[in-house]
Amino acid sequence: MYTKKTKENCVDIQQWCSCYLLSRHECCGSHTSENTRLNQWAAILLQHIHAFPTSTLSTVRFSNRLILKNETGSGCFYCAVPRWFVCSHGGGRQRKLKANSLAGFHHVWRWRRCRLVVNVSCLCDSPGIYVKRTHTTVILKTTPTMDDCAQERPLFTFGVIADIQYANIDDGYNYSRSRRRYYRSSLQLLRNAQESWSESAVKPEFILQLGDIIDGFNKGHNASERALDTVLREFSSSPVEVHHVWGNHEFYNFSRSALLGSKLNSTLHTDRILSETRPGPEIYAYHFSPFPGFTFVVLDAYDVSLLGREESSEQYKSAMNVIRQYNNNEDLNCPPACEGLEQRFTMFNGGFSKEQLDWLDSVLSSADDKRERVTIVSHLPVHPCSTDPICLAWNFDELLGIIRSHSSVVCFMAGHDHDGGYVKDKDTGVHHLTLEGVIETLPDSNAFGTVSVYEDRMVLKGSGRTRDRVFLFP
Ligand SMILES: Nc1ccn([C@@H]2O[C@H](COP(=O)(O)OP(=O)(O)OC[C@H](O)CO)[C@@H](O)[C@H]2O)c(=O)n1
Repeated sequence: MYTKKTKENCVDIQQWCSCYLLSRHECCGSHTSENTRLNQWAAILLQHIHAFPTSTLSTVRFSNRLILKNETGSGCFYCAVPRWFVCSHGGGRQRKLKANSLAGFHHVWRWRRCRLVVNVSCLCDSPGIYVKRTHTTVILKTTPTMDDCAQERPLFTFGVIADIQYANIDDGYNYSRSRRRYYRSSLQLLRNAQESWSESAVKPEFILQLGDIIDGFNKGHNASERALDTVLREFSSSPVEVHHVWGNHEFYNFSRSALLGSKLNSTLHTDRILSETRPGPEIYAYHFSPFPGFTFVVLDAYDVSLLGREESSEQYKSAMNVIRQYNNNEDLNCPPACEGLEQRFTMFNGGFSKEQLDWLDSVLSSADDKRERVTIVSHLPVHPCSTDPICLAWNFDELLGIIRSHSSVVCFMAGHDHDGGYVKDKDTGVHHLTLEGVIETLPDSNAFGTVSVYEDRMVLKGSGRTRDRVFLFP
C-alpha cells in the first residue's frame, strides 16, 4: 500500500510546518539563528514524513514531542523526548517504503550528540499503518562512526548535465579540430544519465541542464524544432522537473523571443517558480527553492550579447560597444588574442546586464539574511581558474565581485568549456564547477553528475569523465 507523495500531502504538511514555525517564532522572539534551526528541523522532518506513506497520515504534531496520526485519528508513532527529530532510517540506504516495510528496521532519531534508536514493528498494513515503538535506547555519541555515515540520508539530491548539443548528423570536430564531437551519441549519453537518476536510491528533486541542449548545426538542416523535441522527449521519460539554462547554441537555433515562449523557458513549466523571482520579462533569470534553506539561481549569461538580439535593438548596439572595445576582428567569433583573459571577448560568449546583476545582488542579500545556501548556475563560467579563459563570461569579474560580497553562495555551476574545470575560490571558499560537455564525450563513456545535498556539504557523484567531488560549505 505504498502511496507516492502527492502535492496535496506536501502542501498540507508544509502549511503545518509553517504554522509550527510561526508559533515557535512568536514564543522565542525573532532570533535569526533560532529561526534557521527551526527551518532545518522542519526541513528534515518534512523529508522524513515524505518517506512515510503519507496518505495514511492525517495529522502531524510536533510540540516537544512528535506524533504521527493515522486516518482514524489515533496516534501511531509517538516520541515524548523533547526536540528529537527523525533523521534517517537505520539499515543503510533509503528504500521505497511499503506500508509494512517500516517493520523491523531501526529508525535513528538525532539531537545534538545523542541518538535515540527506535525499533519499530508493524501491526497492520492496510488501510492505515500502525507503527509502534517497541524498544528504545539512548546512545551518547562522541565521534561519528562508519555506521552513521552509511545511514546519513541527503536532504535532497539533483542531477546535472551540460552541452548535450544533439544533432542527427555524423560526428565532427570542434573549431580547432582538436576534439571530436559525437552529435548523435549525445542522445544515448543523456539516456544513460536519465536511467542512472531514475534508478538512484534517492530520486533527484530536479535536473539542471546547463545549456547548449542542441547544436547550432540543426539550424542549417532546418531541424531545430525536431532536434529539440527529440531531446526533450528523452528528458520527459522521467517525471523529474528540469531547469534549462540557455547557452550560445540555443541562440543559433532560436530567437530570444521564441525561447521565452518555448519549453526551454523553465519558468513556464515548473510549479515552484514565481514571477516575482525574476529580474524582468526579457531576461531569463530566476530563482527557486527546492528545499527549505536552499536556493538555486539560474542566470542568463547572454543577456548582454550579439546572440538572440535584433541587430536594430538597443541591446545589440550596447553589446557591440562592449565587444568592440577589445575585439577588432572582422569575424567576431575569432578571439582578439591567443592567450589571456581578453580571449573571452568573442561572439559566442556574452555577459550580464546591470539589471540582472542588481537583481542577483538583492536575491543574495535576502538569502544572506535568511542564512540560506545558494547555488548559482549559468552557461558561462565566471572564475578564470575553473575554465579555459576563452569560455569566460565577458563581465565575469563583476559577477565574482557580487558573489564575494555575500555570505550565502556555496557553489557556481556552468558548462560551455567541454573539458570541464573546477576551483575553490581562495577568498570565499565558493566552489566553481564547470561540467564536462556531453558532446565531446566518447560514446562508451558518460558526462553527468548526481549531487547529494547535506547540511554542511554537497557531494557530486560523477559518471564517466565527470569525477566525484565534495563541496564543503564555506
Ligand atoms: N576559436 C573559435 C571558436 C569557435 N568559433 C565559431 O564559433 C561558433 C561556436 O563555436 P562552438 O565551438 O560550436 O561553440 P561551443 O559552445 O560548442 O564551444 C565553446 C568554445 O568553442 C569551446 O572552446 C561556431 O560557429 C564556431 O565555428 C570560431 O570562429 N573560432
